[in-house]
Amino acid sequence: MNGLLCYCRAGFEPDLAAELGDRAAEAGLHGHARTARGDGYVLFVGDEALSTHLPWRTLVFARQSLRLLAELRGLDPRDRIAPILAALDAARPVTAPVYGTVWVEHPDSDAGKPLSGLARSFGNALRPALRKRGLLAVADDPQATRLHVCFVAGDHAFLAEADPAASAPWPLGVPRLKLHHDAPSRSALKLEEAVLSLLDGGQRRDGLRPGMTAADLGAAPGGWTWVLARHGLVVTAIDNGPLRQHVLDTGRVEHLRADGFRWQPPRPLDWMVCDMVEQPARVARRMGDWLREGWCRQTIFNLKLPMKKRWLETQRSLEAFAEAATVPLAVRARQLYHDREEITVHARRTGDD
Ligand SMILES: C[S@@+](CC[C@H](N)C(=O)[O-])C[C@H]1O[C@@H](n2cnc3c(N)ncnc32)[C@H](O)[C@@H]1O
Repeated sequence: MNGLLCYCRAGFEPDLAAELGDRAAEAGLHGHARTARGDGYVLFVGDEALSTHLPWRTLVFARQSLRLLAELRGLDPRDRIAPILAALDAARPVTAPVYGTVWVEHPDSDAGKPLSGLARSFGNALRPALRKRGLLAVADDPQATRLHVCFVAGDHAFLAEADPAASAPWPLGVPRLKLHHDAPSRSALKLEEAVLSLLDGGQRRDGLRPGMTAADLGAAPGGWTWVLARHGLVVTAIDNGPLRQHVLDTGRVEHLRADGFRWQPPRPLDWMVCDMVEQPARVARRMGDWLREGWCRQTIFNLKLPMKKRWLETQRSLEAFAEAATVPLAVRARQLYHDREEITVHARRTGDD
């Protein structure tokens, strides 16, 4: 069975299916989505090359993207291991290297969450069986291909695999972040996740250094400003609403009551972040203005999406952003775990490198 198994936020399956369909067609590949609203995953069945041409990093609505190997239905609860070993034997060339790790998962959905206990205990039983069969490394090897078993019901599972370097490094595609007790709002988690999942290690190290400067458009009550200040950045926070006092007390934050669509910095900044609730295309165009004018080198911003046709709106907004920016950019957009009806975009001017 060829294709992709992708996880997503429950309710966003049609958006992910539309995205995969368009991306496959652009790459000249055949594929069709099998999904139902609320499942928390999309199966995209088609050409073998799909996983190479549609890697996780380039997808907006996929929390994870895996190369599909097999679908197992009617699993006997007394022995789910034998059919999995048989399916792996059938799906893999004899010369295939052993897996480095195995993750037993379930979709992040109403039907999937009750399967977490099964996933945990089954993983403990499966590991020794895979090792005995010579399919799994004796000690975990996080660089080698990872095997995924995804239960969608007690008797129904998918087998898939992923290159750790080209897939989400978190089980279920969900980074586990805890809200800090000092954080002024839950939104702080969105920016923390964006930094973790949209920037690579080098960009985090070199791109967010103490003493750098930033603007936060639509900053109140101060969650994103607080995250930037904790990284040591000096932040101008723009909002007509109030910021929490302890954010101002960091000594790194200036609060200006101004319109985030009109304000511009007196001198170029390293960063601009924006969480204003507005029409996505309007936000996207303004973000493009900032990059074109060189008012910031990098930006992380949210695009609030309407209820319907969210993939179409995503495409339109990202096009409007690129058109307004005109300068060469590296752009990554994703629906983060902490995003609800929205996506988060990181963009960096590449001409300055
Ligand atoms: C979702 S909240 C931001 C939450 C914030 N990122 C945090 O982490 O606490 C959106 C904010 O955008 C502000 N906002 C909306 N339109 C604005 C505008 N034109 N100029 C400045 N702020 C605006 C609102 O006042 C509101 O405080």
